[in-house]
Amino acid sequence: MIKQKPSLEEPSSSSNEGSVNDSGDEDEKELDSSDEEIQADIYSSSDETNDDEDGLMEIEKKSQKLISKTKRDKKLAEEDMKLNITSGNDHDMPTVDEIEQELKTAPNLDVMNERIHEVIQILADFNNRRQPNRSRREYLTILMKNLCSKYNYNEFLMERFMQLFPNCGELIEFLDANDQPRPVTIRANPLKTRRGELAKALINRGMNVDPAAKWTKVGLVVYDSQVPVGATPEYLAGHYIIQGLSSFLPVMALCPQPNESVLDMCAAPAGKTTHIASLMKNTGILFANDANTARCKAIIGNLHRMGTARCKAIIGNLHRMGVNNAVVSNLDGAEYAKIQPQSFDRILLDAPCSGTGVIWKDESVKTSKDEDDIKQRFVMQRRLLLAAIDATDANSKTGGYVVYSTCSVLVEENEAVIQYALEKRHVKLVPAGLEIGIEGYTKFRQFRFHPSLNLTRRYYPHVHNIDGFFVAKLKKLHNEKKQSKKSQSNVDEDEDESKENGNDGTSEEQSSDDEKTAKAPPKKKMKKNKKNKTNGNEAQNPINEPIQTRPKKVQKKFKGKKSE
Ligand SMILES: C[S@@+](CC[C@H](N)C(=O)[O-])C[C@H]1O[C@@H](n2cnc3c(N)ncnc32)[C@H](O)[C@@H]1O
Repeated sequence: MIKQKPSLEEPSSSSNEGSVNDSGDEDEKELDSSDEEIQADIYSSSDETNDDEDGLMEIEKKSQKLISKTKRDKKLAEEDMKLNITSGNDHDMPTVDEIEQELKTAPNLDVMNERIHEVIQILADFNNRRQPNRSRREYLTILMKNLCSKYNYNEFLMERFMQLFPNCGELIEFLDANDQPRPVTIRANPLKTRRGELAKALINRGMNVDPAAKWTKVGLVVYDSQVPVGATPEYLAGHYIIQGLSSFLPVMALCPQPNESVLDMCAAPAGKTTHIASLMKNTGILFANDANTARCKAIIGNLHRMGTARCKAIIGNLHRMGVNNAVVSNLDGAEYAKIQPQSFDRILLDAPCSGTGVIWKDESVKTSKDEDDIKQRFVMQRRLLLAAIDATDANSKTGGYVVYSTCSVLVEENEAVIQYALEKRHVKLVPAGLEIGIEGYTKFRQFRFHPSLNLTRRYYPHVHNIDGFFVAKLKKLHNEKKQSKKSQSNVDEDEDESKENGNDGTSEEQSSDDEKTAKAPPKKKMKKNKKNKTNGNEAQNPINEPIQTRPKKVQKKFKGKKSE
């Protein structure tokens, strides 16, 4: 028999069951009889230690009742949820055309959000939740169009991101992160100070700073500041440079040594050059090159300030940072393969790219990219990477390394460029020596790269709270170039490569911040190449470029073969 609890202990008001509200007993009336039973029983004043005929103690029985009630509630909630979903599905989702019209005329954020949410739910349980006769592709198109409208992207880039992040939850996190600024970070310049001393000096000036991450000894994060971070006496004296944490990574991977000969092929405005100079302890010789004249000036500024010298920008920075082991040049980086072949211990190629990893800095990236633009980038990147390899000395006693980095998250500017170099030159990938990062792709959609591509590293704003970045470290194995079939038949290999590259000889390359660079070699006519034929999936996957569809011969060679 169930006894009513005396009113000693009222049920908590936050509880859904039997709470007595201010206006009377309405809630209690809503309890069904079994709830009332449990309610009464839970608060029963009977002796909790009494055993009954089932051999169960009173408290055990109450606990069993509670468990079965929880189960019942859960079941009811699930049924409710199903009802909601079904009712959500009951109304017809507009067609792609209707959505296009709607987004053109009166885009409404609430409607967009609701639709995005609904489509994601449907895609997650497609067989059960889709409307009959509607394909996954149709839902994906609806999702893509709504995401473009909500986040202000063009369809080209949104599709690429949807391919990169097939998990919708992650896609949204990535898109949200692209709209958020990254933390302000600075790099202490060991040529002029130590991080601890710098931190003290900056704290005294009213900056709130902390070590930036476990994996760097020179980075500080600036939480807030009463003074402009780029105008303190310490800044002007070159004790630090304002630099995103992602920019530390390629230089850490390069790991330049004192007394080496190092080339920073695309240096402006020399953020990374000044870091390299500090690791070389201002010894050896550091070439800081950039094809863009104005940016070269920035390098010089940074080099001087940090104790190193993008021509004017490069020179400015080199001065400020106290760099005095540097030579600044203003060339198409590929020229180095001709003027200084096989001569550097290490080369950093921080390549001009689409900037799809740093959208928070430049929103125009959201709408300015298309197939052609990306193709121009990777043609340039491949050309520069081969040149960097050719300018590196495989016989260097201390090095023989090339580090390739971009602030792009697109596969064709990253893994595909490395794959191309693996096929064209005697190089192998080596670990980048970086503590953080996600392995590069060895497979992406229908594409297959060399297994060692897992040694490359990817960085994402929503995962690492740093700019989207890619880093790969190559070791040169021989100074001789690989013999291609054509070169064996006496065709000049450089010419051969530029054709295979789809090298349209872009005479002016735009860097991600849209500054013009110096002229690249004259345009060569692109030969129609049978290998370049696509397989009909191209429309779906714009990265279906010739370089990624490895010739069968190469695929065979890589099969079961350990990286050299
Ligand atoms: C990603 S930015 C380099 C950033 C620089 N490493 C830093 O950390 O400060 C790429 C640079 O490549 C330069 N560039 C573009 N095409 C080039 C080429 N053919 N040769 C050399 N530099 C080039 C651009 O002017 C731009 O400054």
